[in-house]
Amino acid sequence: MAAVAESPLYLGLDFSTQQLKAAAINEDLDVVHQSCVHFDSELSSYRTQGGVHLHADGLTVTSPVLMWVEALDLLLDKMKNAGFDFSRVRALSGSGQQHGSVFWRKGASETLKHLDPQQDLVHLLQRSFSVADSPVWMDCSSSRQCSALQQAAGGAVRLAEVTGSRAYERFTGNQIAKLRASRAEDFQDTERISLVSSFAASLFLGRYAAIDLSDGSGMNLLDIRTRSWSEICLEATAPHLDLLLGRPVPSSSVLGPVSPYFVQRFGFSESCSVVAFTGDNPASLAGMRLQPGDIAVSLGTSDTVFLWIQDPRPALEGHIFCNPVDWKAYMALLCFKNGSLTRERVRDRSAGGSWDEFSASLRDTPLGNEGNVGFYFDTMEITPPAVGVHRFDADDNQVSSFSPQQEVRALVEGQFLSRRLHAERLGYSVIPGTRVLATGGASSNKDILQVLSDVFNAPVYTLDVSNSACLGSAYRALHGLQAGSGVSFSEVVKNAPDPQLLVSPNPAAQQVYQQLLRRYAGLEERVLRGPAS
Ligand SMILES: Nc1ncnc2c1ncn2[C@@H]1O[C@H](COP(=O)(O)OP(=O)(O)O)[C@@H](O)[C@H]1O
Ligand SMILES: O=C(CO)[C@@H](O)[C@H](O)COP(=O)(O)O
Repeated sequence: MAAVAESPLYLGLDFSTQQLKAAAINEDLDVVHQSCVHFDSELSSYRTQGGVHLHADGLTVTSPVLMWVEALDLLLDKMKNAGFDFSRVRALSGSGQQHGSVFWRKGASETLKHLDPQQDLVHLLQRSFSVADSPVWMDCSSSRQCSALQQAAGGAVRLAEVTGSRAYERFTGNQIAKLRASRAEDFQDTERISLVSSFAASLFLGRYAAIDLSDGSGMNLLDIRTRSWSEICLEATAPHLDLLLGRPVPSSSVLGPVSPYFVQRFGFSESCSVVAFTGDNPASLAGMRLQPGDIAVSLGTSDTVFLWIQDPRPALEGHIFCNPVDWKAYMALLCFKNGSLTRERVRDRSAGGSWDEFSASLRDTPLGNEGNVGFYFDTMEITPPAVGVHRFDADDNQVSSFSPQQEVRALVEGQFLSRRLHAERLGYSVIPGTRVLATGGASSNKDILQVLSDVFNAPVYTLDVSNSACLGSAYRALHGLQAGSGVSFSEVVKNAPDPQLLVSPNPAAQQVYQQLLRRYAGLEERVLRGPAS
């Protein structure tokens, strides 16, 4: 019995847009604990909506960095009160929403080293950030800096070849360049810049944590082939930026033991290792144990589509990141900003604020929505760069409204047609044997997944744990301890539960959506061209 009580645990955390989540696994890879802190409702004094502040210019989007710190205080207290035994955690890792940046004030490294275990982190770190409001992935205010970076790098195509992506407003390098130009004093007062992921790892380490190569690929600063910072991109962004960023490390690196603060305050073991944190999408790839040929669809605040790839072919649309679990491989990713928050808006307007009613509308309307197609870009979309709500009837006439039920189906079908269209443009094709692996908050809704399955004409699989980023972080913590001796990630997680088949495509789906996909592509071009003058 004693051996069972003391068996080791591996802890994974996820600092995502709307919440901080944790999951712990045992050596058999069973999930033994889950906790979460929802920013808007549980830390309401920060007055965020969906975890963020949208600024008056309609472009700038930030989150209070101290809210993330306080969320960690709260999460660990919740776990302690629930009887979670921190002393059993042999390794921990985590993930963060991608691209967001944290600016540590000069002197913060000393503060991190000497944290008083009698006090909350949020009190101890009050003065440790030179920028209180961290830019996050929803920000699109750095267009000027994007143009300048592309020019310095020899054009958008060249920048994509080097960094895996053309310049994107939300990518961290462009946010850093904007901050340097707009808040020179705060920038001068900064001694280190972290991603959300490496910021969170720094809290656990009690010193600055390195950025991992996978999340580091979302900055427009990393050469994804040499796996080091690109000199040209660094120089175009800020002087001596390498010193502010530190050297990037492979994602499976053990960064060191957990800091004495966590040992004394929560009872972590002194030998508990902190494995490099990564982005939430890379961590999801690990959690779903994605295999070549699979397609992952994450339905969180953002919707993302990602694939495991061997051979990187960066394009002007989409991103290539270093793979978080196999250093020789890569992952391709598409990000769609109008995901769950847009589904929530349509649920509130057209389904009485109820997911049950939203689901009933999907069940009660026919595949193909009688030809009614919609584009719902509440905020400037990333893929494709378009804004506004655009509805078309079966004859391609633009119309101002649909019935509430048609509206719900038009939204969900339109979202998944877009995910498929852009994935295919990236070179992905649905072939017999293709599995769609779904994750994120909306993957708990079977009726939404039925539409996903129909539009992709492929079976949809899910994990028991809808937060695959947390689970992937726990798996990565376990793998980190063995990666140094050459053990592969797939070997370490080979006995983890397989994703389960949840829905299969309707036999009529292929015919309906093959045709609709072509029509949707044409209508999307029309939306991008704007109204005819
Ligand atoms: N039953 C449901 N049907 C559809 N969407 C849901 C359902 N339950 C939760 N969601 C969506 O999940 C979203 C949160 O997903 P999550 O993956 O936790 O986000 P993030 O990781 O970005 O914080 C919410 O914004 C909500 O719209
Ligand atoms: O910008 C991206 C990916 O490029 C987003 O996917 C963020 O990583 C936010 O993730 P969620 O909180 O929506 O899961």
